Amino acid sequence: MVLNPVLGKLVSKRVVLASASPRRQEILTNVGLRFEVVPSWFKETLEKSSFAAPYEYAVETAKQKALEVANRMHVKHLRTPDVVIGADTIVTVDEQILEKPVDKQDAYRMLSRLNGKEHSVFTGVAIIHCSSKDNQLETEVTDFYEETKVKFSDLSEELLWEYIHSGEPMDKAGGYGIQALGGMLVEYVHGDFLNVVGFPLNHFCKKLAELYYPPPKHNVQHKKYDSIPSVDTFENLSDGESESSDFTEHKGASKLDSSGMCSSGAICNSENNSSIKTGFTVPLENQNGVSESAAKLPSKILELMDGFRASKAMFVASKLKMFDHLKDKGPLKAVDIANEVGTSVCGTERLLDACAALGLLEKTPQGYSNTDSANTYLTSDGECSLHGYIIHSNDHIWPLFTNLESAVKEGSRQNHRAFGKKAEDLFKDYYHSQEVKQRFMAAMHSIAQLTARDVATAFDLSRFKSACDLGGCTGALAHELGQIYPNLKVTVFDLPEVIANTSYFQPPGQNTAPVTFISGDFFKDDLPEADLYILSRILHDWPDEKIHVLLSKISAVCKPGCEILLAEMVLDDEKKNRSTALLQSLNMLVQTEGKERSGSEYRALLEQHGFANVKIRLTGNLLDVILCVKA
Ligand SMILES: Cc1cn([C@@H]2O[C@H](COP(=O)(O)OP(=O)(O)OP(=O)(O)O)[C@@H](O)[C@H]2O)c(=O)[nH]c1=O
Repeated sequence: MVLNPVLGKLVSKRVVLASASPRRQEILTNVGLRFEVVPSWFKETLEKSSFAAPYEYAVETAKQKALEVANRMHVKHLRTPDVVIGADTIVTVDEQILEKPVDKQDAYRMLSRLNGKEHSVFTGVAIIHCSSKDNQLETEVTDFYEETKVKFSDLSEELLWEYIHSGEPMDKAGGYGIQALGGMLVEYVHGDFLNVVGFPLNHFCKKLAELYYPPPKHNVQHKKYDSIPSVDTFENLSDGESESSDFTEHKGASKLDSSGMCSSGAICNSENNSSIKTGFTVPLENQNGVSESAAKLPSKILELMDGFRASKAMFVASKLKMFDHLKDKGPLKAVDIANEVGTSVCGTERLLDACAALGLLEKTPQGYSNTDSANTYLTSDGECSLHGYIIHSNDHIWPLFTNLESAVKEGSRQNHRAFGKKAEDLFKDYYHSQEVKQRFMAAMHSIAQLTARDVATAFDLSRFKSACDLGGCTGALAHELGQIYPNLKVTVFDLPEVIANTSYFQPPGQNTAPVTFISGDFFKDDLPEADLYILSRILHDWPDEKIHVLLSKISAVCKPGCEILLAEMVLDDEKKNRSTALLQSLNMLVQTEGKERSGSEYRALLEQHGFANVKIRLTGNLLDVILCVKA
């Protein structure tokens, strides 16, 4: 039985103990760990005086023992282990390091020094995670040490020699074995007993827990409906710090030599708790932990320069359903995900690494797993899934945006360039094929679900008895309104091609408020009667002329006292502050004849058709809300 679940994390791995010590083998076997024993050939001859503290010597020796085994297995035996564990135990007294005695005289010399005094036993441990890339061994080193204080009684010469003649001291640091006859020499032990015996099991398990279950750096803020990450920053989706963890991992780098390299060629960190990745350079940090040179970089511009790469990386990982696979089966290695989705291992690894660095995934020695944000927003069945909109962005908006230059020059939509056919009516384009239609509806559904609560609650709508959501698509907002206002009868009015496909998007369960779907074209057909007309993300699709047609139709059926609710991204009047909305306006340019508008512009449009008392609420979500009443 394995009491500590972290040891279970090693079950499926090729674990190697790089030690000949029978005590270490026994300690680890006793707790159910399965491993191969490959004793290290590393000679314990590091120059002790070159280490500032004795434990640094033990840690470095442990690391070199383990690295020697990892390299030998990789090169000579062509068997790259997953994890190699190395350890080194030393005894220190009066600032002297005692290792294993070379002969009986040496044992006597050591035991005499320890006699009647307190000394320290340090065990340094290195856990090396190995992988093979392009036939090169890659290693990630985690190391630590444990100290235990031991006090010997006052021992007679006779007893010391009797103990030495027992043969027990010869293969043990400090010349004694606390677990056997040597236990009789000991007055007290302060600290981990097993650390003295040769392996600090407790600290080892804690270290594994840190490695395999790293604490979340930030709690995900689950507001009732969290805002979609704005294009201003890529940090919003991250569960962690915006910087990669490399900075944190290299804290304490001041203890490195000037090259930042240890004798193995790996980057070393003498802090006992560090996880060290080979092959990274160590940035010089200022007091805020920010590299001095990085602080001077035009980070905003660099972020924008790379922004499309980051978007595309997320789109492709979404399209290939990597987040879905990781939600179900993570953590997974790149090779496993590549097999699942039928992609190359090298390409998949790079994509996953990029997603991890962007904060979408977590990368541990076990492989990649989703962050909470990825589970919530990027999986196709996530609580607030944006998968539909991401696929729409990848397949539809991306090709249109590659023609932004032409759109700006010509001032018109670019569907013909992006998709090789003459632009017809916007929605005829979307609905010409079942596949494109489904994709578009899924995209609209994503955004509607994300925004519905904030739209529905921006104003108190409880006075209304009936509402008609014109262009209400899958009914996501209608359902939310029905939930919040049980006395409100909501009708969705949309094109027949849309209404025919809404069943897939209906919420499961009997408890959802009934929504009526009516097909029709709001430019041509009669509109259903209602106290409240809703236009959510409709007006931005159209030029002013078309909006006048639609508003005059609504105005004609609207009795005095009935109201219109618009849900749109509302620009500030000077059109200079809201980058998400301004970029959305470019999005409208490349694919529609519409645009995003300011509050004043919407007010003017509405007032021309007899609507008054125009109130605007900025929700902080993707859509803002405007409410006005028929005078
Ligand atoms: C103080 C003390 C030490 N030891 C053993 O001392 C060796 C230390 O030497 P090492 O260099 O760390 O290990 P090794 O035996 O040479 O093996 P390795 O370096 O892993 O090849 C290890 O055995 C330990 O158990 C005991 O068994 N009981 C004790 O009370």
